[in-house]
Amino acid sequence: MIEAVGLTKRYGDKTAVYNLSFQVRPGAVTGFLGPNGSGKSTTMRMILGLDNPTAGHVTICGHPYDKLPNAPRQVGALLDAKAVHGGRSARNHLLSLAQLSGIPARRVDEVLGVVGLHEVAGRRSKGFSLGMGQRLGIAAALLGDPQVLLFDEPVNGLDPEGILWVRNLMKALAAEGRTVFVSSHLMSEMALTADHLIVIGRGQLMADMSVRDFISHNSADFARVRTPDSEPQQREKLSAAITEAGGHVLPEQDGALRVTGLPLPRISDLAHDHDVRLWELSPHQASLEEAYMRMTQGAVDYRSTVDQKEGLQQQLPPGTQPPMPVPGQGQPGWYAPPPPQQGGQPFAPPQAAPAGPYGAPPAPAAAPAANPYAQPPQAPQSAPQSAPSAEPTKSEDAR
Ligand SMILES: Nc1ncnc2c1ncn2[C@@H]1O[C@H](COP(=O)(O)OP(=O)(O)OP(=O)(O)O)[C@@H](O)[C@H]1O
Repeated sequence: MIEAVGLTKRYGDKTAVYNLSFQVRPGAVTGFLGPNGSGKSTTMRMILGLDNPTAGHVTICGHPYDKLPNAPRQVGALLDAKAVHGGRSARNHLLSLAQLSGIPARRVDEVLGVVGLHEVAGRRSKGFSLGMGQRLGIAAALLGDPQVLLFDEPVNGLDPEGILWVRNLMKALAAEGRTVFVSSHLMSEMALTADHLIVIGRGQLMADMSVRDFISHNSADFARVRTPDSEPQQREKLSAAITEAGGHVLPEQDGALRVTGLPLPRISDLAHDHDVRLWELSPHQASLEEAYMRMTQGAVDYRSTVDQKEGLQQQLPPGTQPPMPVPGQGQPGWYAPPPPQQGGQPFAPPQAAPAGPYGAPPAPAAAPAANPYAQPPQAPQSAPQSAPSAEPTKSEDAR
């Protein structure tokens, strides 16, 4: 188990991590998420004793890393795959790590086989591709057969086979009762790999909960409704009826409608009352990506904008229409619908940068509700408005 208590790290006047407390438990894959620059790598470095906290502390199995007996056999980590001596072969790199940690040399060939590098084990690592370097870093993490593993962006540069392999590796390590802590920006991958999430923004804890709870706390369930493709007037008629009945409608890329605010039977009844045939009516949960975007929108330091291509706009060919806007695509500021209990507009624009101890101006002391890092309640949610369905609600990541 990894335990951080009040962990804080300042670099000069820059606070990279602030008052972070969490536990990473064995037997599960814990995803570590946060926008660029939010402090994930800094936290991992403090866990591994590579950086000293300015305040607070972090332990692995009850000890700070530098007091951990036989640390390289208990903890394996991939932090920066490029941090290898490029002139050494992959095998020699791993052999030198093994010798330093009292690990038998035969283990080197084992891990080279596990990561699929046995055929290039004699090649200098400076000639390795990004993905080969990642595989070598994962081999180094596995070398001591450790109970605690940390991976910072392990799938960076891996091909699809490699991504699938890492996913299954993480799950298998956790299933063996190990502690697996993995940072990633790939939400679809995290949704498939992680059981639990720790989310930080500007160095502070934003969420510490299961993936399922994270999605339901940060987005509303919705219905996908599809009318016959060849009869757009049916789609329009149903959209109007749903809106009039208090639902919210957004078009999806494939022509379906995404509806929030009305239970499925009500949508079905509306379609029947308005003589609209349905090709699909299915319950859905927002994707982890959508829920994550909603939660972290106020904690993003580096935000992309639409390329205006000033003076470079190409004329569309005659008769061509610009593409129809689609929820979440090419629309900065679009986020998943909020969970029902939060009320308000279903598609709120991004908030201003949150007030806090650094970055934006401090929040007034008497306004605790303004704390953007307040953790959502851990208690189970009340049932969403959508009616129970024979099929369990599907996450968009699973589609
Ligand atoms: N050695 C350092 N000196 C000064 N500032 C640093 C140092 N290391 C990190 N920082 C700053 O601390 C903040 C957190 O950086 P960190 O690398 O931990 O973020 P991250 O969440 O891992 O980001 P990313 O997702 O982009 O990898 C950033 O503002 C970064 O510039």
